[in-house]
Amino acid sequence: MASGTALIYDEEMTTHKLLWSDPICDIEVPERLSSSYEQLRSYHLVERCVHVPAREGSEEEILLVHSLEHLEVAKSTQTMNEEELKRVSENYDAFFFHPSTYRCARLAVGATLQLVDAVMSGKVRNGMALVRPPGHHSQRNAANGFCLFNNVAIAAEYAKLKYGLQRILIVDWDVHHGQGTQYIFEEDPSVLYFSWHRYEHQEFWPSLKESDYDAVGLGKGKGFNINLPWNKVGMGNSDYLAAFFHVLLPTAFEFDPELVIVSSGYDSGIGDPEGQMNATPEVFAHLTHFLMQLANGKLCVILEGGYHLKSLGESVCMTVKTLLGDPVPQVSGEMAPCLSAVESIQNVRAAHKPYWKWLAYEDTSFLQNLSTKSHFLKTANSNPSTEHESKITNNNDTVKVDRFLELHMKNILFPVPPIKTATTGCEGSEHFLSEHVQLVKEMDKTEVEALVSGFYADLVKDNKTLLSLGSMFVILDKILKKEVCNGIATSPTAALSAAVALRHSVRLGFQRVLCVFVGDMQMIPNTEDGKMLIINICEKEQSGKTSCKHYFSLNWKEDAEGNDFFSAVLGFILPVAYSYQPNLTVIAVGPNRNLGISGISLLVALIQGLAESRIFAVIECCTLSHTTSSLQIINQKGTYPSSELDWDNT
Ligand SMILES: NCCCNCCCCCC(=O)CS
Ligand SMILES: [Zn+2]
Repeated sequence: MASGTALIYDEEMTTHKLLWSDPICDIEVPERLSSSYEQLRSYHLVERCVHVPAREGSEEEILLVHSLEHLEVAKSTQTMNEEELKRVSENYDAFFFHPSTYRCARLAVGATLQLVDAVMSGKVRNGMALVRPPGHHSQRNAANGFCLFNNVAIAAEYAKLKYGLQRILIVDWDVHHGQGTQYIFEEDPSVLYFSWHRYEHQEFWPSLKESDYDAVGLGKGKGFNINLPWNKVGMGNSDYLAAFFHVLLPTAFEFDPELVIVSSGYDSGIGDPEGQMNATPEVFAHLTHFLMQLANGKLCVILEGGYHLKSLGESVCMTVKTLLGDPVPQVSGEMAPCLSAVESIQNVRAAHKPYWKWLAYEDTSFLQNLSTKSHFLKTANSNPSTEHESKITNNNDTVKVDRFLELHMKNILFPVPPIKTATTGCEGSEHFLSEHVQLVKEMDKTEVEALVSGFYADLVKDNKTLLSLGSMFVILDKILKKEVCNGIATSPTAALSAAVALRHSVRLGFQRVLCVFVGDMQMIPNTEDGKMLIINICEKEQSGKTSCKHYFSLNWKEDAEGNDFFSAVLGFILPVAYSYQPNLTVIAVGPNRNLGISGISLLVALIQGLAESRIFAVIECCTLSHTTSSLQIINQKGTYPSSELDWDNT
């Protein structure tokens, strides 16, 4: 698996700028690029990336998507005076030319293609290109919405041509509908285009009927165009996560792309004058983390919009930090999606039901009870929202938003990552022993006996498990002390080890421990106090327990393509887990036949977005063999906040 993150930035792309007064275009300023880059430097993220230079996109590459006429018009503007530039610009909706626009637009195309080459050649695993002018509104024969050439569309056509790709996913999380990209690929089943966008029932720019959820693609492309319209402003982290869990991710896993390209606009973030949304910068870390689990991590993130400089910069940093493999910071705020968001999600799922297996048998009512379920979880352990969590009411008050972000981002740690996973050398771990894995010394027998007799005698009936408990205690201790981020241990009985681990974690001070138990859990601890939340993926219904709070059992039936696994993990486990906002996750894998390695690896990978990637995995020996590479998944990430975390109000 390739490693490293490319960063592509060329300050020449700051020369394109508005020469006359135009209240519509005056937000697309050069400082968008330079301040984002400065913010990356201030968080020491530039030096951790692989620098890849931009280049000019060739005319041939631009003609992969645009007409010769469009190219010629753009080229002709280089020598125009201001009055001529103004006149040409008026031919388009919300676009302005500058003498350097053509040059900058070719650099934006070239930077994007350089990133595709770096990822497809394996030089890096993923990367980000900071470009302007943006691209997703531009069309075959027209500039539009600040965009001249459609960087991302050209990249997709280029990747198909040069690398023979047959399945490319484009995720457009910009707050505007990338109608340009939609028009270019709407008949093309090899490019799955997903866009969410402020819509307000067609009131919001570009106010197109074809931006609604029922535009599913044309001809062979039906099902490969997904529009998720936001019909209200103020959408937040929970709405964005719900859109990923209940629409994009199950579809993306079924599509199984060979490459993922993001039209990464940050005008969907809090404080942006265009978006008027409430999602905070760390949500982009989660969205990026999820997309990194596709296409073997081959992910190209291309800047589109984003007009509040502070919000833009923080969100760019969150994206790059996650691309680099850092753990994902806790998401703030409440976790139930709002009614309007659930409505839009239901509509787009219903519109796409005929085209996707995972939606074929799904009953859409489940989403209703899920949002109530996550509501119940929220009330059960709602964290008192601190004063600066209060929603920003009018986003145009830049000072207020700056102040909010100052306070808010201070709590989001920017640690320099010592990547560490602890193990006591369970057999099979030699597969992935590397400098990232710390072999820890076993706890000595007398100490284990003292601990067990002191606190766990009711659980531990015989001595044969004592030794395995010892390794578990020592690893949990290191996770608690922040010496490692996550750890793995084997056990002769996962059920017993999980029960002891949960009680031990709560005793040591973890306030909210999420336990995902795969297999028959046998002994289920008391979860009444809300300090543990258990999701048991089991083959048969657990009698009697299903009604108690904070315990969910998920029935597992063998499924050939594993689709129901994706929709169960994505549609149920993640939403419930995110609602709970744990500060430690325990994954226990008991003897189970039908949840294979891909299932457990994906589960481990996706759940890393929680508890700042603090995961303790305990695997029952007989199932170890096929779960070793899920350890690799654990191993990929893992780092630690440098300063003490105070459990009570995390
Ligand atoms: N009453 C008319 C208002 C028109 N507003 C146009 C805004 C274009 C935004 C384009 C953009 O952000 C690209 S990401
Ligand atoms: Zn936008």
